[in-house]
Amino acid sequence: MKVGIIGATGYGGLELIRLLHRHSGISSIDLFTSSDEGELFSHKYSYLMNIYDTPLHKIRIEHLAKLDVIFTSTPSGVTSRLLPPLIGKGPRIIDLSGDYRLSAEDYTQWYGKDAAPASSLQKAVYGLTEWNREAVKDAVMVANPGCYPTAVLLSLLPAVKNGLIDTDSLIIDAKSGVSGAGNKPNQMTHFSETNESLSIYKVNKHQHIPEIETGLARFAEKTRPITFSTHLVPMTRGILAAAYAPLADGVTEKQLQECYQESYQHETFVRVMPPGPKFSTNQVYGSNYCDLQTHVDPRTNRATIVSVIDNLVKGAAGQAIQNMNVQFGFKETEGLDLVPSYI
Ligand SMILES: NC(=O)C1=CN([C@@H]2O[C@H](COP(=O)(O)OP(=O)(O)OC[C@H]3O[C@@H](n4cnc5c(N)ncnc54)[C@H](OP(=O)(O)O)[C@@H]3O)[C@@H](O)[C@H]2O)C=CC1
Ligand SMILES: CC(=O)N[C@@H](CCC(=O)OP(=O)(O)O)C(=O)O
Repeated sequence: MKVGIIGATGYGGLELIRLLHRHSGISSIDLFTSSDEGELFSHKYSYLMNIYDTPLHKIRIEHLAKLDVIFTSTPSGVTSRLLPPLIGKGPRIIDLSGDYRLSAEDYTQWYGKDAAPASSLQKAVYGLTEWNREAVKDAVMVANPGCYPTAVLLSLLPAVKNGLIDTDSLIIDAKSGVSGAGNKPNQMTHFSETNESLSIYKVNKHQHIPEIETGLARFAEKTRPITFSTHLVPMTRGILAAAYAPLADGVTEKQLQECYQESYQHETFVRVMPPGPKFSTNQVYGSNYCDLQTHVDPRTNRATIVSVIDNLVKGAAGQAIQNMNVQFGFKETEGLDLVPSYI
């Protein structure tokens, strides 16, 4: 298959290249740029010397239309303008940005930008693979989930769908490595601002709040607002999301654990772990795994449900390739059978 990556020079793009390189079904990868047309990729990134010595292409619709799959890993607001003429016209599109994940109203409210045209928005399928596989298969346009929503939805959906926790006052506390903010440094992500420091940011204003709420409503019919807070941690990759909620009346810890085991028993990339002393982002580093753990405090009857992912893999490029594998009938693990880089 002929693949193209728009935004290849960014973090999500680089991770797509790393993973697609090992994929047996790919014959070519064309790399597109909005700023460095003609530059050899290995000049820009010398770590790719002798691997990708190809020039970066200008983004042209006629070129894109000849490809089988297009990954877009660009800032919000780009794909809603660029993609509409291509959707349903040949290439399958997998968009890593937030442009096609929300209703037009939510997008405008939370991203503060114009939403994608309605006719293109209605063709998008939400690509949370484990929960929406059938729809992804036929999708011409996949809205790849955000990094935090991937971690949170995979961790909460079994409990919420099965009514095992009381969701009236659901609190989710999430922490991310700095690569989640992309490769353009700013004051928040500058080394001297993040090193030896931990920050909370976008309190009650994070753009992933509506995506999580929509995801819970889409797959589990939960419609109450959530409290979701995000923190920046001085590490490069990784997300840890901890959700807190009381168990529903009469539900036991054993039932909660069994529900998780059953929900994901056939899923390669979601690993339900027994409660243990340590649970950390490095156990999934560089891999497409989402690891989950459930705990119940017998003193409060409150559940703590925790997930970890690598934001650039399961939270972005890995899940995008998993979706491509589903669309094209590859083994879902193709290109993604990575052992985490624990140390
Ligand atoms: N980082 C993460 O962990 C995750 C990111 N995402 C989302 O994925 C998208 C990409 O993220 P990330 O890779 O981190 O971001 P980066 O900022 O690292 O990269 C974005 C790339 O987009 C390209 N770009 C910028 N402006 C335009 C434009 N107007 N038209 C076309 N291309 C443009 C740039 O390349 P060039 O200048 O060469 O065109 C740039 O390298 C974002 O929407 C992000 O929110 C989603 C999940 C996780
Ligand atoms: C650490 C960090 O800053 N993370 C970013 C993730 C942004 C992202 O992936 O944005 P979309 O999903 O909306 O495209 C943030 O919290 O805004």
